[in-house]
Amino acid sequence: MPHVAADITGLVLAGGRGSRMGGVDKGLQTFNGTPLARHAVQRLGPQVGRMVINANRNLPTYESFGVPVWPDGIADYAGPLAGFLTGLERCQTPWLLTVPCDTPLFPPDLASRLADALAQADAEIAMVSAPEPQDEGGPPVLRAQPVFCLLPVNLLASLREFTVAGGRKIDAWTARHRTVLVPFDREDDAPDAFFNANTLAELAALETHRAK
Ligand SMILES: Nc1nc2c(ncn2[C@@H]2O[C@H](COP(=O)(O)OP(=O)(O)OP(=O)(O)O)[C@@H](O)[C@H]2O)c(=O)[nH]1
Ligand SMILES: [Mg+2]
Repeated sequence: MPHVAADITGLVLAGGRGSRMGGVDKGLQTFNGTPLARHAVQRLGPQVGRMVINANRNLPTYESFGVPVWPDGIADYAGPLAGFLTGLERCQTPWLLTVPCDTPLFPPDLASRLADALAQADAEIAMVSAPEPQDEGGPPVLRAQPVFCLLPVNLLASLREFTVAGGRKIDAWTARHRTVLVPFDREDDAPDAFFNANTLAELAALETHRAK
């Protein structure tokens, strides 16, 4: 398990196509006036030893946020697992913590809670589980959020093998390892901490929701 924040590299996943936003670069869309990826860097930065952004377009713009930018090693937008792979290949700390660029309100104690749960469960991977509103209404239900993962670099060979064979689903890969799901549903947890924006309308709604 990570012993100190310095053992962890925080990686912002911003390498997607943003198709549901009309193909724009999601990480550069603004939330309360700040580009989403910069938001994530600011939120995760204090929790970890170093930060990087994983992006595939507009690299100079991402570089202007003051952290290294690593594009996917696999071509053609292979999905978030391509970002995990790049992170594990290039990071110089024993641990990697991934967050997506489109969930600007994730908790300020994300890293420490994942690390604590990992140690307690003696697991290899810690993954967030967060309340999600149900489409049909009713009370929110806990769901795994696979893009929020704390993982050790010694899983690189395993992930490489999985992706070379064509594997693309995060949870299909993490199922090969001892994975602890870490619930973020305490009374003092913000219920919207893991709300994400897939469309520009959802992003605007998230801003106004929080402004209330
Ligand atoms: N590195 C990398 N990250 C990706 C890739 N595809 C998605 N992601 C990231 O994974 C996270 C969740 O993905 P989505 O919410 O589906 O984002 P997206 O793929 O850009 O958007 P859609 O095209 O609308 O699905 C986001 O942070 C994306 O940036 C990819 O091919 N490479
Ligand atoms: Mg996608």
